[in-house]
Formats: sequence, structure tokens, C-alpha cells
Amino acid sequence: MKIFSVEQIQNWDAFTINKEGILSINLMERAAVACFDWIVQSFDESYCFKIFCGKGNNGGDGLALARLLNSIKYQVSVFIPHNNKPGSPDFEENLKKLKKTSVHISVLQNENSFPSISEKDIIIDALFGTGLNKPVKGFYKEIIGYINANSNDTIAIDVPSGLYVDKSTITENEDVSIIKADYTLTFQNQKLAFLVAENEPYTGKVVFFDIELSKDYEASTPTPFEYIDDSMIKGIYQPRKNFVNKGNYGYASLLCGSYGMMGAAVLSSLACLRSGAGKLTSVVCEAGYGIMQTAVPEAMCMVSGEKHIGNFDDFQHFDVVGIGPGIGKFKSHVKLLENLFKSFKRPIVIDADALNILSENEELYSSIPVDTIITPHPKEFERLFGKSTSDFDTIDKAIETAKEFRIYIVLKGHHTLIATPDGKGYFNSTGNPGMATAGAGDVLTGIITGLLAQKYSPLQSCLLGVYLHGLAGDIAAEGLSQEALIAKDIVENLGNAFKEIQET
Ligand SMILES: NC(=O)C1=CN([C@@H]2O[C@H](COP(=O)(O)OP(=O)(O)OC[C@H]3O[C@@H](n4cnc5c(N)ncnc54)[C@H](O)[C@@H]3O)[C@@H](O)[C@H]2O)[C@@H](O)CC1
Ligand SMILES: Nc1ncnc2c1ncn2[C@@H]1O[C@H](COP(=O)(O)OP(=O)(O)O)[C@@H](O)[C@H]1O
Ligand SMILES: [K+]
Repeated sequence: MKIFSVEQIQNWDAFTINKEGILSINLMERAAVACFDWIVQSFDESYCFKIFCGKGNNGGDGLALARLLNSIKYQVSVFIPHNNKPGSPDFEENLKKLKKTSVHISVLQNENSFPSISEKDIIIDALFGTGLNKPVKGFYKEIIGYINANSNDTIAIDVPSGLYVDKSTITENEDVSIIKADYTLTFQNQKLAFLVAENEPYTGKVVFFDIELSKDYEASTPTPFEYIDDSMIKGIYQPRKNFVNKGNYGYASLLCGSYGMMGAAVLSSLACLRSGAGKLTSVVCEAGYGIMQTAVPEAMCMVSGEKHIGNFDDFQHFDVVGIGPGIGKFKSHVKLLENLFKSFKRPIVIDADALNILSENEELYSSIPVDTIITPHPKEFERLFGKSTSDFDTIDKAIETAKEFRIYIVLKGHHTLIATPDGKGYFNSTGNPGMATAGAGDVLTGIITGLLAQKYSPLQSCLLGVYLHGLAGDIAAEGLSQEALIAKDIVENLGNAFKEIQET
């Protein structure tokens, strides 16, 4: 699914109106009906709705929604902040229609005219949507403050008012004014603002409504950002053929583990095999040999070093090398990375301590082979590429860095970002906070390494890898709860995740 900028969203509306020969007010009605249907499913007639409407089309949605709710006898009142300018044409049209109903409409002149809010009131925020063009100040700020001070459920239409959709709203020095919604009912596609941690306090649960904007526009409009959905994954996943043997699915290797951290080696190795790699050699230290052979008998083992991996340069057998889970930070690992970068001409995945070693040896950055995949969590990313001023700055930085070094950066998080060498960013749609548990990242390294071994391209391996990893985590959390989920459960549910994508 494509993630569009505000300008593109506006063009998409206009394109749909032209192409379908409909009026913009019909599109507004579609949006309002979608919100209405959801509200009717979610709240019974004992609730009253207080709808705050700006004078743009977001406010127009609010007015149309007020009329629809009133038509089936919900109690509704509408509040429009005083403003001398006329509303948008569709706002005015909907206001005319609303005036013919029994809905009470008040103009808010100052804070004395703010309505009292009682227990059964639901607040609907239709002040500003995608048309926000400057930070909220003055009387609007007071209204937003008033709404936020209430503990009643607040439903934002399209976007919590005050939040920019495609850039950062949070500034270090200023006190921002944004609705803190419990639900955001948004139209059509995912929006960049909903994918970053800094906006979590404002969006609440985001619900998407298909208002049937033109598919042609979506298909033909390029955008730097996409949301990884099941249709994208279906296009990548390759079912196994019948006349095959293990040689067809590649020879993976993982350089992993050290004394005290063999769990990371076991988890990444199991995940690599469970993702379908033909065969795997885990390169481990002597102290970990017995553990690996017992915990993952399906993997072959090579030994290097005593308590941590020592010198190793026997890479030529492998189709892909994954390095990092549990290897610890040792001086000799600098040489290990140097050797790997120099001698191995096939895909490489770098994670965990291997990234920390890189970050302390910046002279190695320029020798990272093209198309390498690195999988930092936010702290590792910061160690590698420095601090960011906002989550949007981090996104830009990831994309610029991926372009500069021609590598893939899998920046792990709630919506993991894959930044590509050609300047695109893909956000993951699967996964849950139960996966914030030790070892979950090691599992991801194993999966991506295993997919690369099977000849998925680096981009496909990243996309399919993060999606499967998150989906396995979601299936595990469904059975176990997020709290009880541990990394092993992600591995154990990889099979169910594969089954789910085979079925969709
Ligand atoms: N264009 C369409 O056909 C559709 C639009 N829809 C709705 O329309 C919204 C976008 O509508 P608009 O483009 O009219 O924009 P908005 O309704 O989001 O807001 C624009 C209005 O607010 C003013 N404004 C912006 N920032 C302000 C600030 N900080 N302080 C004070 N005033 C400010 C602008 O001058 C303008 O009058 C969407 O979010 C969605 O809710 C939906 O009805 C679906 C169809
Ligand atoms: N809140 C969350 N929502 C979704 N996925 C998450 C969340 N927290 C962590 N994850 C996923 O779990 C993995 C954690 O990786 P990482 O931080 O490297 O853990 P570790 O180093 O312990 O293995 C990442 O793939 C990340 O995307
Ligand atoms: K809004």
C-alpha cells in the first residue's frame, strides 16, 4: 500500500472526482457514512456526541456525520469555532443541510462558550484534517486543550487535529497543540504520521476506511514510502517446487554466539532453518559447540575460537553469511568483518554486536559490500549514524544512508522501516509489543539470512522477512498474550505465518 504526502492525497481526491464524474460532496458523504457505520457498531444510543468542526472539509465531514447520527436518533450537538471567513463550499453545503435537522449548532466565541462534557459524551474532533498548514495557536489551541483535558473518549476524523500527516509536528522548544484521540478514523491509506513513535500519544487506535479513491491514481503515482501489506507479500512469496532437493534452497551460514550468549546463536539458527534454507552451518566458538549440536541438530557446525569466534575466513562454501547474534564485542571481530567484506561476494546480513563493532570502526563503512543488509534497533542505528532530532529525521537519515552506502537498512521497531539503496522506505504492518523481548531480533536475522539463501533478492528478503517475523509474533501473542511471548515462540510460529500467507 502506498503512503502518500498531503499534496498527493489532495490530488488523489481531485483525480477520483474527475475520473468518476462525481462531486466532491459525494466523496465527503462516503467518508461520513464510513465513520457513521463504525460509530453505530461501536456505541449504542445511550451515548451523546459533541462534534467540534473547523470550517474546512474536515469540519464538513463532521457536519455530515452529525446529520447521519441525528437521523437515527443519537443525541448530537455541533460546535464551530468563531471565524469570520466562509467555510469551504462542501462545509457550507453540509451546514445548510444540518440546519434543517434538530441538531443544535453553536458558534464558540470564547472559552466561556465551551460546552460542559458529561459522562456519556463522546467527543468528535473534526477541526482540522490533512489541510493543517501551520501550528495551532490562539483560540484553536484553547479548544484542543479543553478537549484533551476531558477523559471522555475522543474520536478524530481522518487525523487528530493539529498533527501534520507527512512531517514532524513535535518540536523541541515549542508546546505543541494536538488532539489526543482514543480513535482516529482515517480515510483510505496509511499515513506517515501514524507510523512513528513520537505520534503515539495522539492517534490512539487508527481505523482505516476504504472510500474507494481511484485505484488508477494509486497504481500510477510514485511515492517514496510504502506500507507492507498482504498483497505485496503475496507477490513476493514463492511456493516450493516438487522436483527439488536441499541444494535448491541454498547454503546459509551464521557467525553467532559466544560464551554466555549461545541463546542468540540457537535462536537465529533455528529461525534460519525454519524460514526454509536448504542447509545451514553455524560458525560458533568451542564453548558453544555442544550447545548448538544439541539444540539445533539440523545445523552443521564449524568452530573458531575458544569463548568467542576467533579468526575465520572460510566463507567460500556459503551462499549467504549472517553475522552478529550473540558474538560479543571483541577486538578480533574487526579483522573478522574486514575479511568478510573483502572476501565474500554474496549477500551479507549484519546484526547486533557486529553492528556495534562497525560503529566503533567507521573506516569500515565504505567497504561494506553493496546490497548488504544491516538490521539495527534504534539504539544501534544511533551508534552507527548519530542522533536524530525527530522520528521523521531518523527516517530521512536511514534513507540517505542506505543510498550513500548502497545497502539495505532494516530499522527495527513497532513499524520496522526498510530503507533501500534506491531511496525508498517500506514500513512493516505486522508485529506487536510482545516482541519487545530478548532474542526477537536474533530470530529476524536468522529469517532474513534463510530467505537470502533461497535466492530471494535482498529487498524481497527484507520485506518477506520482517512481515513473516511480525506475523509469527502476532500468532504467538494471540495464543499466549504479549507478555508471555518469548523469542522462541516467534520461531515456533513461523510455520503458521507461512501457512497464513499461503492461504491469503
Ligand atoms: N477533498 C475531499 O474530497 C475529501 C476530503 N475529506 C476531508 O477533508 C479534509 C481536508 O480538508 P481541507 O483540505 O479542507 O482541510 P482541513 O479541513 O483539514 O483544514 C483546512 C482549513 O483549516 C485552516 N487551517 C489550517 N491550519 C490551521 C491552523 N493551524 N489554524 C487555523 N486554521 C488552520 C485552513 O486555512 C483551512 O481553512 C480531510 O482531512 C478529510 O477529513 C473527506 O471528506 C474525504 C473527501
Ligand atoms: N513494540 C513492538 N512492536 C512490534 N515489533 C516489535 C516491538 N518491539 C520489538 N519488536 C520487534 O522485535 C525485534 C526486536 O529486536 P532487537 O531489539 O534487536 O532484540 P534483541 O536484540 O533482543 O534480539 C525487532 O524485529 C522488532 O521489530
Ligand atoms: K480531525
